[in-house]
Parts: sequence; structure tokens; C-alpha cells
Amino acid sequence: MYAEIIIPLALPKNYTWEIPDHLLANLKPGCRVEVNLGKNKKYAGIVKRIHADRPQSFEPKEIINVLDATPVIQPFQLQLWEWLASYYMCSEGEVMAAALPSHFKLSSETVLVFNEEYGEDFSALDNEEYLIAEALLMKHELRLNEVQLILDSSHVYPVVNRLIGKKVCFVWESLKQTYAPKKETFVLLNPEYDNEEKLSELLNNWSRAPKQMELLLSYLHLMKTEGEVSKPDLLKKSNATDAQLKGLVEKNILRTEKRAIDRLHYLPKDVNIDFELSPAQSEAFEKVKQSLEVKNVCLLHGVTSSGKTQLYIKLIEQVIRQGKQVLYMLPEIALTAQIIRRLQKFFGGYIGIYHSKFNHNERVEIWNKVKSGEMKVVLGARSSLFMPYQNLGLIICDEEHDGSYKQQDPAPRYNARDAAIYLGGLTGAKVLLGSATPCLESYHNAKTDKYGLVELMERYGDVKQPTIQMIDLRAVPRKPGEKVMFSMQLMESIKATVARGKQVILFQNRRGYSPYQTCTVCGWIAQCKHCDVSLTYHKFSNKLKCHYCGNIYPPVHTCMACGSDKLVQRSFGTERIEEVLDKDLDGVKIGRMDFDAIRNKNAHDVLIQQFEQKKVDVLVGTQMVVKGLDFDNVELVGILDADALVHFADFRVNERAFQLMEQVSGRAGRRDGKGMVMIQTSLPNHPVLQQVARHDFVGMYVEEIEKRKQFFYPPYSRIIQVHFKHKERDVVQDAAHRFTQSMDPAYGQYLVGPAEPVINRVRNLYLMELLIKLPRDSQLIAKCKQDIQKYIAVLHNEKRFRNVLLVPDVDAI
Ligand SMILES: Nc1ncnc2c1ncn2[C@@H]1O[C@H](COP(=O)(O)OP(=O)(O)OP(=O)(O)O)[C@@H](O)[C@H]1O
Ligand SMILES: [Zn+2]
Repeated sequence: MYAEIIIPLALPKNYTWEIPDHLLANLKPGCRVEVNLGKNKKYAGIVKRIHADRPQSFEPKEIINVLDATPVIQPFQLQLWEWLASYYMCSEGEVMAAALPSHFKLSSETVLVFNEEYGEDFSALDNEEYLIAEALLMKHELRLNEVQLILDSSHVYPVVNRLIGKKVCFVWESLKQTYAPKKETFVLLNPEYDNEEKLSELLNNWSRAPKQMELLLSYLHLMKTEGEVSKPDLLKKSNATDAQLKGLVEKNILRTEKRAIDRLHYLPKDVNIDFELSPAQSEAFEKVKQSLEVKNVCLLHGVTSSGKTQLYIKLIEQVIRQGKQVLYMLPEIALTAQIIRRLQKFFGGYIGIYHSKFNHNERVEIWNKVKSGEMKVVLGARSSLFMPYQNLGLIICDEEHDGSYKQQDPAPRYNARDAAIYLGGLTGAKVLLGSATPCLESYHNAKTDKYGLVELMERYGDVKQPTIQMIDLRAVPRKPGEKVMFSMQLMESIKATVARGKQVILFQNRRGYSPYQTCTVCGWIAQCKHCDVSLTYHKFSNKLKCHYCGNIYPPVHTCMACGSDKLVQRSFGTERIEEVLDKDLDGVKIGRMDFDAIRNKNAHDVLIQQFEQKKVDVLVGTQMVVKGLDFDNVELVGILDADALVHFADFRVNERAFQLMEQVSGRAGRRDGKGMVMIQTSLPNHPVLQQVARHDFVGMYVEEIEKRKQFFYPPYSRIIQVHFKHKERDVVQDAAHRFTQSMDPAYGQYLVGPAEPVINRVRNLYLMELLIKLPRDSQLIAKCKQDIQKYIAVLHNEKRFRNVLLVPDVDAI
């Protein structure tokens, strides 16, 4: 017998291995096996299929070992992988690499790291495990080939697998930045008193220390209302002292525990929904349910602050009461402590968070609990699609328009929203897409009855949509070539808003201090040596940075071309806005939310919390401030440079600009309806700005969809973009033209280009692009994908083009 096995590499096809007789009985699809590839490379691969067809063209090797007694991957997951690989034109191995927590991925290059928490007591280990554990304790980390030297080589993988299972060690993830979760002390009740009888006995027989009793009662109350109790919170709300708490801990009634704030598994498993939907929300809720009875996918188009999240919560409740699981997907950056807390309040310990920035142990723990069915709700970014669900009933894809659902690099370049719909089909789960600004493709699918459509057009609590005011920058005096940062109206409004105790959000989609350093004499612009882009000045670090390749340069004081010192900084980023505000607004607290200020997830959450608690008056930010945040005191939103949003050579430019502006506007006036949005622009009559001014999503849709039809763009066509990269410009250009010629006979009418992109060099590689716009004919699309693969291979056979990188991107955005 033979097995088709997926190994985590970009091989065009899955390889086949022979199954030795003694392993046959234990082998099932979805189990991991240890296999050899080439001379001495070893991998843990996943068995996809067991069959009796001996490969014709090569002599198969034998599987070395079976690592799992039961499958780690279920059939529907294997089907999802297969679909992703074929649809997005990559290998199943690449999907596997993205889908599995590193824990499950072993290869010759794997580094094992000792888990300090395990301690030094190895008495529970067998001989071989003990040998490795000892070596790990001494050396802290070991490569798998070192393990091989210690043990007889045929045993390595199973032993390592057991050690990981016992948490003696874990697999080192080289490229992931480590996420240090914020720790806080939490207070827990000794489980002995979880039982009513015991608890009342304790309380009734209380003799001394009335303060301690009071503290205990506060604890019990907080536990009921909040679901979990942190020490600072408890002491503050009960007006108690540290010593009183210590007393209760010494009596073994309460316990304290230091843990990460977003680890949730200690929460009681309890569903507790204590709010009612408004009439409009109830109507939408019923419609969503009806629609999902007849359709597999429903789009909920609800304006900002209409309470979509509340509606999801009610739906989740129903699904988990039916004993099913729910996946709640959000764009990575929107997965904040704010939304976690909000859901945790209702679903306690039933909810698990799956975040790429959590460490492996936590991720594996959630993986296992989803598999055992203990976890009912998974809140996660796009990779949460890959969890081993048992009984998935519902997938919610919130902010479904968000571009970050599409993975750019590396493969699989999948769109998690679309993959969620496929996953729904495989598992029988219904899919709810939600957004205040759906993407055109989804809205089109809803309008043409492919999806259900439910619209919720009013904000919760009788609150009005924010008023939009255009500020015409052409009327603002300035020096030629200079950009206006603040018009007088905007500055005055900021001051007045803050003076009323209200908060402000300012949006500028550029980080750093200034994106151009230019010479006023000769026009020279500071540029990256490796990329065709101008360098952004960062004042805090006093460096020039390339936002494409990340290279850092010292600041320039004289023009590199003419030597003049007449350099100016044109345009402005968030850092400069913050500086100007700091100078101009006395005593006003400014916060900045962008990639530089928010290096880790923690800083992001801390800033959101400071803003919630009104410790920050004005929040300046990039796209990050746009994503689904719910603040109750924001009155003014300023969009500083709307022109930059509508000036892009891309067919989605208007759709994107509308989404960004409508979403950021939606942060204003969420409680009292007094929200005001000021948009600075020199194009106040631009159609998109007018649509934003009227909150007219449908108007934008009607206008844009017509253009998509006319110019044959999605949703009317399917696009595949082929990227070419090489360090020599003429090689990459010739490669792109040669490739296009080979595609031309069959697909000529669908090809656009090849052409150089606006930024034609990144990281020392010159770029070319070919756009293929195909009719929505699945056979033709499948054939085209095959042909692309074929002609990539043909091109690579030619010596001159051997090292040209060709990357197909299906449904590129
Ligand atoms: N039925 C309700 N009962 C109590 N509070 C509600 C209700 N509906 C909405 N809210 C509150 O109104 C605010 C806005 O709701 P929510 O954040 O769910 O809106 P949203 O539609 O998700 O907005 P956005 O698209 O801007 O993220 C929240 O603070 C929420 O708690
Ligand atoms: Zn660069």
C-alpha cells in the first residue's frame, strides 16, 4: 500500500511513499508520519490518501514512522487545503505550513526549546524521553539532527512528538516575533466553594474579620457580573486593603494568580446575555435567520454603530445552545482587547482567541479544545479558518470588506472571507458576512440573490449619523507646493471639542514625519537605494526609512544631487501631526496609533484603553483607527488629506476611499448622535466625497458597479495577477513579455499588460505585472490556471529566466 503525503514545502505535487506492513494497521488519512525526502531531509508529513497504485515514474521510499495514533487533521480540513491550493495556485504543503501550529510541524531544521515551566523532575519520562530532556535541560535547545545523535535515529520523531505532548519542550518559531502578554493578578475562589452549600456554610459560620467578609462578598458579586476579577479591580471596588485580601488567601478561601489578561480559559463556562435588541435590530435578526434557512451565506449591511456586534452575539448564543461551534473572524488588527472583553462578558470560558501573536502553547491549547468540542466560539483572524472544528454551525466574517483578509505573502495568497464560504460548504456551517461598507463583490452577490441581504440602516439608540463637512483646501492660503495640515476650521473645532470634554480622532494614512525630503533647487527627492520609493523621515528616531523594504538611512542635510541645503519636507505623516498638535494645544493629551507607535499588540490595547478611559483627548492614526472600534465620547473626526485617498491608479480606488472615510466617520457620535466629521480636500465635488457626505453606500455601489461592468473588472470578471521579479530590469521585462506571448494565443483578449507597476523596484528586484481578466467560467479559469503553471515551468527551463520569480495572485486586491 502507498500513501500520498503532504509535506510543508512548495512542491508542485504531493509525493507518494510506501507503507511498510507493520505500520499499515495504524495509518489513517490525517495522521502525521515521518518521511525522508532526498538524501537526509526528514519531515513530518500529513497522510492525505492511502491507496494501492504503485507510482510508475519513481521508486517510492518507505514511511519511517507514524506519529499520531489518531488523525490530527480531519477529512474536511484536508478538503479545505486541497481547494485552497488549487484555487489560489500553490501547493498543499504551503497551505499545510500556514494551517498547522508549529507544534505539529517537524523537520530536520526544527529546533526544540526546553520548556522552563516543566521543571527538572523527569520521573514521568521513559528512558529515551529522559535522555533528550536531560540534554535539553543542559543545552536549552536542540536541533533534530542533534537529537538523532543522542538516540537511535529511527526513533527520533515519535520521541520528540511525545516530549512536545508532555510539554517538556516546544518547537521554536524563528520568524515570529514573540508576544509578551500583559500580566495581571487575578483573584479566584477556591473551587471547594463553587458549591452553593459549602459557600453558605462558610458565610453563615463567619466569626471574626468582618472586613474580610465584606471583601469576599464584593468578590462574589463582581465574579457574577464581570465573569472574572482582577486584583486591582477588586481592591478598588470593595475599598479593601491588600492585607485583607491576603487574609482570605491565607485561609485558602481565595487564591491569586498572575496571568496574561487575555487568557480566558479560567472563566466559567456560562452563557449570559443580558441585553435586548432594539425593534430595528430584532427585525434584522429575524431576517438574518430566515435568510440563512434558505441560503448558505447572508450579508448583513448595517451602518456604523447599528449594533451588528450585538446581533452576532444573539446569533452565537442560539448556535451554541444547539450544541454547535461558531467561528467569529475579524481582521487581525481589529482583534483587540476591547472586542475580546465585550464577547467574554457574554460567553465566558466558551470563547477562545486564536491569534498569530499568541505563543504556541496557548495556540495549541485552543486547537485541542476546539477539537475536543470544549471551546464553543473561536474569535480569530484569518488563520482561525484552519482549526479542527467538530461541529461548526456558523461562521461570522465581520468587516468583510477588509483587505487584510487577503494574505499577500507568502502563499497561500487566500482571501479568508471567500475561504470561509467554502469552509461553510464543507461543514454545513452558515456564513454571515457583516459590514457597514461591504465590498462590491459581496454586495453584488447579495443583490443578485446569490447571498441573502439584510440591511440595518439606523444607528442604535436613536442616534443620528455624523454630519459631514467638507473643507475646501483651495481656499486655504499657503506657500506654493506646500500641503495644508490643519485648516483653521478644523483646528478651531479640535480645540472646541476638547474644551467640551469630548474626544477627537484624526486620520492620516501616512506614518512617520514626512514622506518626502525634496530639494527646492533641483527637485531631488531622497530615495531608497533598493526600492523605487521616496524615503520617509522619522523624527523620533531621526532616520529616513523605506516603508517597502524597511531599510534605514541617516538623515540628509544637503541635496545629494546639487549639494544645496535648501531641503524641505513636503507632506506630513502621523508623527508630524502629533508634534504640531503637541505644540499648538496646551495641556491636551495626544495619542498616536500607527505601525511605529504600536509595535506590539499590547501597546495597541493599552492605547485603546487609555482613549476609552479618556486619558487621551486626541487620537491621531492611520488605518488602524478605522477598524471597528467602539468609543462613546468621540465627537469630532478629522480626515486630513482626503485627496491622497482618491488619487490612486487602481480600479478599486473609489470603493476603498469610500470604505475608509465612511468607517472612520463612523467612530464619531456613537452615543449622542452629535458626531461631526471634517474632510479636508481640494476636490470637494469628487463623487466619492459627495457619497461619503450623504453616507450613500448604495449610490457608490451603483456608480462603481457600472464601471466594473463596462471595463470588465470583478465582480464581472475574475482576475489573476502575475508578478515577475528579478534583479535585472531587462531580464524581468523580457520574461514578462515572453510569458505573455505564450499566453496570448488562448487568452489574448483577457490580458492587460505586461507593464511596470508604479513602484517598479522593491528590495533590489525589478518588477513587472500581467493582469488576466477572465470571464466567470469555471472551466476556462481552471484551464487558465493550469496554463499559467505550465508556462511558468517553460519559462524557468530557459537559462536566462531560471531565476525570475513568478508569483500568480488569484483574486488579487
Ligand atoms: N441592543 C443593544 N443594547 C445595548 N447596547 C447596544 C445595543 N445595540 C447596540 N448597542 C451599543 O451600541 C454601540 C454600537 O454597537 P456595535 O459596536 O455593535 O455597532 P456596529 O454595527 O458593530 O458598528 P461598527 O460597524 O461601527 O463597528 C455599542 O457600544 C453597543 O454596545
Ligand atoms: Zn527600500
